[in-house]
Amino acid sequence: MPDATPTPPGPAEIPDDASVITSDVPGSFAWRVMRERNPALVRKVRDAFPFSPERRDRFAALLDQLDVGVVEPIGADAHDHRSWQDWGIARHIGTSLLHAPFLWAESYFYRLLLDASGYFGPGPWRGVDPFAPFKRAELAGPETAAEIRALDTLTGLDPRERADVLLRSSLWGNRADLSFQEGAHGVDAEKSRLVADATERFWNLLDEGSGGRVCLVADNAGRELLPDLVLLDDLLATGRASEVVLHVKPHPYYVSDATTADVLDSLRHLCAREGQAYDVGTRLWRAMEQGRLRVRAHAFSCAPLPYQEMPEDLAADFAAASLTIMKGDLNYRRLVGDRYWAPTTSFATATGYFPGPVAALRTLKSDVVTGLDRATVAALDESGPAWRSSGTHALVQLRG
Ligand SMILES: O=P(O)(O)OC[C@@]1(O)O[C@H](CO)[C@@H](O)[C@@H]1O
Repeated sequence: MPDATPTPPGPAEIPDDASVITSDVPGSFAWRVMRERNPALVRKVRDAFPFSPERRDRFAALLDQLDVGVVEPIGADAHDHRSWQDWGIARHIGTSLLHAPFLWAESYFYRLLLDASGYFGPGPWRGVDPFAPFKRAELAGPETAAEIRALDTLTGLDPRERADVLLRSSLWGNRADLSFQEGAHGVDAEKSRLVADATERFWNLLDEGSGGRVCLVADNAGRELLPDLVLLDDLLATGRASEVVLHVKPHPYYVSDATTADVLDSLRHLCAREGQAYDVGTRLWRAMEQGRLRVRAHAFSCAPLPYQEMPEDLAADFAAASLTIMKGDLNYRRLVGDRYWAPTTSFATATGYFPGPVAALRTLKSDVVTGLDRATVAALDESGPAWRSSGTHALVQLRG
């Protein structure tokens, strides 16, 4: 049999006209997610629970739908029927999922997966996080334990050094295989993998705006959320923020995205340890009781749209912050727009609509990137297309 595996597009084939990314180019990153990663995820979730025959039929139907790849309506009696109307489902019904914007199609997929698992239904599976087994395994894993122990090694660092380590831990936590353990030395060691680095301006902005509100729009639970929480604790403890707002997802999403339940699991996890982890956990627990750490789970956090289309109440929340920190790849795609930007497109221009200072802390896991200089792009392209989506590179960007 001939090898039917399509070749991913190389840099020269990636369009440069900032067109919206769709999943209909065989071999592209988006195509592989929709055609390979998502069906595999359906099977993984199906096999992670003793679902009943009826539920298993729902997963089989979902696999068929993904194979045919057509957008179907969301029932008029569904709790989120209205939301999906507002989020433009009418435009896509009856058309191929692969032709819809990748961002839109992926969100729609997660909504279908949750529905198949019974998460939204009236039955016994209602509210059962279908990704919980994977999240729990990560939180209880040896890497997480090592990360947490490594917190105790930071006590000797001077405050700015410590702050840099915490920022990097939160950044690389997005890749979930590097974190506090990098220590002060790791900060230099990974500089070469940073394709843009606004760390200096990040701290300057927070130092100038001392005492304000900082929003952190979380990405993954577990090994990303833990360093995010430690960073928020440090912002409160150093007075760089008087109040922090942690935006999480209102329901399970993109497998490991953090929900309120995950925040509570992480806090309990920290409070059950010793040393620095216990101190951080108990301080944050108190901060939540005092309203200095607030958790928000806005419906738009699971919307299939870029932040440019966010509702007014969410925009008002970000507008009131001295800084909003966007974590991770998906938030980056939503922040700048899920388009084939020329990588040299200005980050400030792409985020010009955002209602306040905004920073992106993200490892590169998709085709979207802005704000790079020409020399950096040339050097990266030399190495092949993988730098855009393999998670080996990261960025810290800021529009102040
Ligand atoms: O937001 P995260 O966790 O950093 O990344 C989410 C992600 O894995 O999901 C998408 C593919 O499904 C990609 O955009 C991205 O790589």
